[in-house]
Amino acid sequence: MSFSTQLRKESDVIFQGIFKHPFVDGLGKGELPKEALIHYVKADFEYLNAFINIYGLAIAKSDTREDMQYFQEKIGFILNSEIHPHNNLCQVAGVNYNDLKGFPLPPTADHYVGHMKSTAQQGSMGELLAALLPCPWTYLDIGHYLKDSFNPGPEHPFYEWITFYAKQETASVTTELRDRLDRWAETVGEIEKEKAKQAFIKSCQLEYAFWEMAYTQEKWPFTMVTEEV
Ligand SMILES: Cc1ncc(CN)c(N)n1
Repeated sequence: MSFSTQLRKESDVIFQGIFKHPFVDGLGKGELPKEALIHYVKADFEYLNAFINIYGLAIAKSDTREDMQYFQEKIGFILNSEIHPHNNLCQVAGVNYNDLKGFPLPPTADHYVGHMKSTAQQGSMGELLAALLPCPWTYLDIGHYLKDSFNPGPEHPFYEWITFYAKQETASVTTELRDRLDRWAETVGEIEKEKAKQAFIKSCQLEYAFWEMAYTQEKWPFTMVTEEV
């Protein structure tokens, strides 16, 4: 069994929890509070900006042109393609996408970004790949799960979101990251693999927590207002 297959198997309980989370279930049923959608998009826009920064750190860590090109292309996927699912949620919420950009990350999203950034800075390439992998992989599986469970047609409010993540493009991002991680795993020992496994599991946990953050509209304990000078 490949290393990534083993990771997916061991974290299946988290994947199943994500499929059943009320936000994800609401995407399938086509029913979600407008406020939760807005909270999600505000946080996710900044999360994806941070993800681009982390791909930049991955390029800095890369030894080969092939790796550099791979990470560069994945930045393009976020910049040019992942705006479509956000636009879908904004349309349903009846808000302008531009009005949801530039907000501070809520605590859970901040924690998730911090985990990926510190792994990128201090960990091995394998740990970094493992920390990044749950991002495309959980969404790919959510896309398939919602497509199979709810069979949405074009009239479904979240049709664009669901079909985007169930598409080949998301599958390729996942498969390519998995292949890289599996090739790395063949060259290292058990201690290195264990560290990568822990990085992967923490990101899976934080994927679940991100949905919870959006659904409960998690905020920092105090709202700080900057005074005009
Ligand atoms: C938090 C999160 N995780 C994953 C994805 C899908 N790339 C996303 N947009 N946001």
